[in-house]
This record gives sequence, C-alpha cells and structure tokens, in this order.
Amino acid sequence: MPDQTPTPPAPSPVMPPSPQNAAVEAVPTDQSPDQPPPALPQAGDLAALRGEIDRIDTAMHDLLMQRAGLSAHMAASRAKGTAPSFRPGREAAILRRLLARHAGPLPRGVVVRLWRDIISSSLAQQGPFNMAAPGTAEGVEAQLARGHFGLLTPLKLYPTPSRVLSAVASGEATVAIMPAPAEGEPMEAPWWVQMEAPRLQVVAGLPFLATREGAEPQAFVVAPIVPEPTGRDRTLLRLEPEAEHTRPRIAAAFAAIGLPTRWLLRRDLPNPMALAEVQGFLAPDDPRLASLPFQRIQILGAYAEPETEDLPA
Ligand SMILES: C=C(O[C@@H]1C=C(C(=O)O)C=C[C@H]1O)C(=O)O
Repeated sequence: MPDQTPTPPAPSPVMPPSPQNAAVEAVPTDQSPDQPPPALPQAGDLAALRGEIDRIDTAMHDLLMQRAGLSAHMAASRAKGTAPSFRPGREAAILRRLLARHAGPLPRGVVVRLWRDIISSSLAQQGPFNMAAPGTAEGVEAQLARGHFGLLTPLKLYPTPSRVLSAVASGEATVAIMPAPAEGEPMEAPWWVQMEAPRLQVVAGLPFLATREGAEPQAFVVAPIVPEPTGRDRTLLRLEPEAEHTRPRIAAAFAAIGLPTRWLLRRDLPNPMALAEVQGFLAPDDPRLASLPFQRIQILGAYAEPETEDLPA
C-alpha cells in the first residue's frame, strides 16, 4: 500500500499553545529526545491534519482486517482440536502488555475499551459465544458483561444468579457473569456454594480496568475452562469448615501456610461453607493446600489482577 509521506514541519514553527497543538505534540514516538520531531503537518493546517488522520484510519483498518484474518486461521485450525478458544488469561496479558507501553493523550480506558471489542469479535469468530447474567439490562452484571465482551456479544438475562449458573453448566451460555460474593447475600444459597467445581471455574474479574488502585472486582466470569496464570493473579478457594473454624481461625490457617487471605466469607446455612481469596495463582495440586486443616478444599478459579485507570493528575 503506497504511503503518503506527510510534509515535514516548517523550520522552527512557533506554535501558540492550544489543545490542538498539545494533542499533536503528545503523539508517542520511538525517537530519542535529541532527534527531530516526527514529520507532522503544522497544527494550523487542518486539511493536512485530516489527511493524516485518514491515512492512519486506513492503516488501522488494514491491521484490524489482518488480525481478523489470523483469528479466522486460528478458528480453522481449532475446528479439528479440542483446545478452548476462550483464554481469559491471554486476554489479560495482551491488555497488560499494551497498557505497559501506552503513552500520550489517549486514555488507558479507551485502549481497554477498543481492545475488549477487538478481542470479543475474535472470540465470536472462534464459534458461538454468548453470556448469561442475573437481573436486568441496567443491572451491574449486565453492564459489566457489555463492558467486557462488547455490545455485539449476545446476552441473556436470568432472574437469579443460580439460574445463570445453570445456564453455563448446561452449555446454554458460554460464560456466566456472577455478582462478586459479599457479606449478607440474599436468602438463596450464594452461587459460590452451588458452583460445580472444578468443571466450572472463575476465570476473570470485572471490570479489568478498575477506576482506582486496590478496587475489588464487582463481578466474576465463570466458564467451563481451566484458568491460566498471567503472572499477577488471585485465586478463589472454597472449603467446608468445622464448627470451631471461625473466620479468624480460617484466616490464621491460610497465613500459616504462607497464603494470607485477601478476604474471607463464611456461611453457616445450609451447611458451613467458606470462600477465601488469596494472592497468586494456585494449581489444584499445590502442596500447601494439603496441609490446611479443612475437610474439602476446592479451587473455584483464578483471575488476573485488575489494572487501574489513569490516576487524576
Ligand atoms: C483467538 C484466540 O482466542 C481468544 C482471542 C484472543 C484475541 O483476539 O487476541 C485472545 C485470547 C482468546 O480468548 C487465541 O487463542 O488467541
């Protein structure tokens, strides 16, 4: 594809400070500071700037078409195998890599927004992909589902979290968007008590881009796949405590094996059950788990630690 070479700026142009100039100047470059600035039209030359934007749009469109072509190849080579096409750990790694190299005026939230749509369209190419969430279209889970998997991924709403879980368990839905477990959940047994592990696993926390440092996910993605480590993960564990295993004692047992809990929930009804989140990626055969004094301990999944949006200046 022939590229139009943009006209270099006039020697030492004196540009008055304006938002337009700020945006132009902030275009990231790979050049070192002592090299001349990249060849860009002068800020006052709107027609040339628009021409440059058209050239960039064409280049981006070409690359998006190339990317979709690669996804189609992947889908074709997968058709013969059994490897799952949904790999939330890889998706998180892709976003982290881009955020780590990101610079300039484009907000990090926009980078995530754009790539979430690109990745979701690639998922749709791999085969049917649809989501289930509890509540209404205005509810937190539905909004987070849309935010993560895009506006074009089909979403079916169910009246309760346990119906959502049944939908993903039966294969009616590819993924379930579940509310983050919390104290004082409604009367019906919480979904994490019912979840059919290890076949179903928590594989992502939403939103991936948190508005502030340390924010906890508001929802979890559950799917019939095995989570993969991303380098910065958290693991959810479910266990059946005895009567004497109060929350502090459960927390102390985890701390004693070098796995301090980030948070811990304990329910007594219908049976004693606890859910703990620990830092890091734990495999089911992790030897530390065998030394915990609990009856049944199961990994409910693992997810990539969220990234944060730009902090206010
Ligand atoms: C096409 C793939 O599947 C999905 C799509 C991805 C993408 O578009 O980058 C990444 C991870 C997968 O969830 C893949 O295996 O990379």
